[in-house]
Amino acid sequence: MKLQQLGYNKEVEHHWNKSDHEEFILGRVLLVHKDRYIVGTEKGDLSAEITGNMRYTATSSLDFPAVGDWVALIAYDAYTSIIHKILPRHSLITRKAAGNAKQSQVIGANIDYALIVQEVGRDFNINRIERYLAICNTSNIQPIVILNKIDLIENDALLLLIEKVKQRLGDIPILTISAYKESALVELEKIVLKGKTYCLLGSSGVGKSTLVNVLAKKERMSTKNISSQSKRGQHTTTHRELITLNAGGILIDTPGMREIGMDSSNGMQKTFEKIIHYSQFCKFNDCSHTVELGCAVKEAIQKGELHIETLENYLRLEREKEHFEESIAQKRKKDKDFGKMVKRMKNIKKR
Ligand SMILES: Nc1nc2c(ncn2[C@@H]2O[C@H](COP(=O)(O)OP(=O)(O)OP(=O)(O)O)[C@@H](O)[C@H]2O)c(=O)[nH]1
Ligand SMILES: [Zn+2]
Repeated sequence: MKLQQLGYNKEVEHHWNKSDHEEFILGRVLLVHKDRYIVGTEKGDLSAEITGNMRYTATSSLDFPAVGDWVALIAYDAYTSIIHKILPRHSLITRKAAGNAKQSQVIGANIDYALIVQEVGRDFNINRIERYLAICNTSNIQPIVILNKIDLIENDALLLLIEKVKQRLGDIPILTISAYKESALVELEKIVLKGKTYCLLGSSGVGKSTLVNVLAKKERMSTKNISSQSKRGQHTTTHRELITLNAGGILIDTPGMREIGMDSSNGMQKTFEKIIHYSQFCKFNDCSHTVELGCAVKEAIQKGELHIETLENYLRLEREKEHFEESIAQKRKKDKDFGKMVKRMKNIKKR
């Protein structure tokens, strides 16, 4: 396989040339399975592990390779390769590990575009799109909204929905589609650029798997089962989580991607920048924009400069964040494992 098919580009080339790589070869992580990595290289797909040094110096999950990472490795044979280095990432999508606010779980690396999938049927929900936009903003990923299942509604109703999305979220690219229609692949391929890496975000049932199958056609089924050939004699069926598409793009589809939610506040700031802007002019510094007098945010809503739904969604996400942080605090209290605690504190200090 040519590295270009895996998304090799000028930026990766730059990082690669800068690194001292005499004995190494370059590859992209296709799948992570516990401490084994399947890495796509010009020599084919290799089963790899990381160096002991990498394992012992790691202070968080960010220090381990993730699906989509470019890595420098030494290939001894198809089943014995060692990853020595992770090349700098240009984007990273993470979520909080349950029960530990400081620990992030890496979901995917070097993703260019997120396809935010929503269905136009009963489950249509602009707040959710806004939430995924926040994730894109935090992660340095470009958003594209896909409104799926347009076979379920009339054209007039669809136009209305599109208008609503644009009013709320501004000028973001929107593709309307029905995964059931013959034309779905052609429509999707219009937004898939050669060499660019994509992921799908969206809640359960919006049609992500159906769209992946349309995009990947049979490719996904025909990937050979690498782990069954490995020396360890595993027979679990694995499939790649990084798939190359006929259209020339690359799709990252990991189970973790499907469980993603709110992660960080930076993304919220960009998405809700209007609210942040107006709140500077609130009478009280700690204004909650709900009941206070002299609230500039509420004024802006009255003047029609801000949507009430945006404020409601903002407040809801803030509450969720608070709740999340609270439950973490409770867990900490209960945490009697002193050793673990000390280690965690050390990790935090190092940053
Ligand atoms: N009417 C209609 N149904 C669709 C369309 N695309 C997908 N579906 C159906 O919607 C249901 C959910 O689709 P999935 O692809 O499993 O949804 P998903 O987002 O992958 O869901 P999770 O796997 O739970 O994350 C299935 O019954 C699909 O057949 C569409 O364009 N139109
Ligand atoms: Zn206010």
